[in-house]
Amino acid sequence: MTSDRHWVLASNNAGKIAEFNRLLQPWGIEVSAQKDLGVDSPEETATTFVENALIKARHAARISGLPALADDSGLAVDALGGAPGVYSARYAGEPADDDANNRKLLDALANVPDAKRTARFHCVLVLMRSAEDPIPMICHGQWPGRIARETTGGGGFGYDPLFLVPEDGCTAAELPAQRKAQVSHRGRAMAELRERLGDSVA
Ligand SMILES: O=c1nc[nH]c2c1ncn2[C@H]1C[C@H](O)[C@@H](COP(=O)(O)OP(=O)(O)OP(=O)(O)O)O1
Ligand SMILES: [Mg+2]
Repeated sequence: MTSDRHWVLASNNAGKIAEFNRLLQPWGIEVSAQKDLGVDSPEETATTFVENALIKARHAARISGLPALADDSGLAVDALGGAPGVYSARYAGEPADDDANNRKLLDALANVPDAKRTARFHCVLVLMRSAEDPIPMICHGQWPGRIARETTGGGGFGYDPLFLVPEDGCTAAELPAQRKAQVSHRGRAMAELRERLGDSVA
């Protein structure tokens, strides 16, 4: 099915790219970040993770001529009715700024007690074999946790310093990269993709 051994990774987020390089390492597929192939970032105009991931994958596949893997992801906070959700990257405005986003989230939850600070990360992956692929492969992973009262840890990216992982008793920014790759929304979505690709990857 996906016999092509060179994919474009339809993301400009260095944190995501590092995680994908780790996750894809055993797959026997060469992956190039889109900017290394001269692919810019399209506007994310949709209101769902699925549609934004389709936009990113189709754009990268069209320009590069390679199969494209895109990730649209974000943090859904229960006390905020699922916000920032699809708008996670732009929560505090554009251009995207992780520190400003984290500060805005802490402010928004200032009066929310610990028991109500539940949240989850979502990751939707789209794999398109070509820009005209009529059946893109769509996978979804979730990662439940809670929002801390202050940032802790220097690893990861985005909202990781505020995302408490219940099983580990620390924030996602304190987890070893290997552990985050196993348990995160992205790791889970990638496990689904791997399963569905079956024998077509190494
Ligand atoms: O594991 C994660 N750990 C912490 N934060 C995360 C994670 N996964 C997504 N996030 C946050 C970052 C960003 O605020 C938004 C994704 O937005 P999203 O548009 O999908 O990515 P992006 O604009 O950073 O890069 P790109 O679109 O080029 O892939 O959710
Ligand atoms: Mg984006």
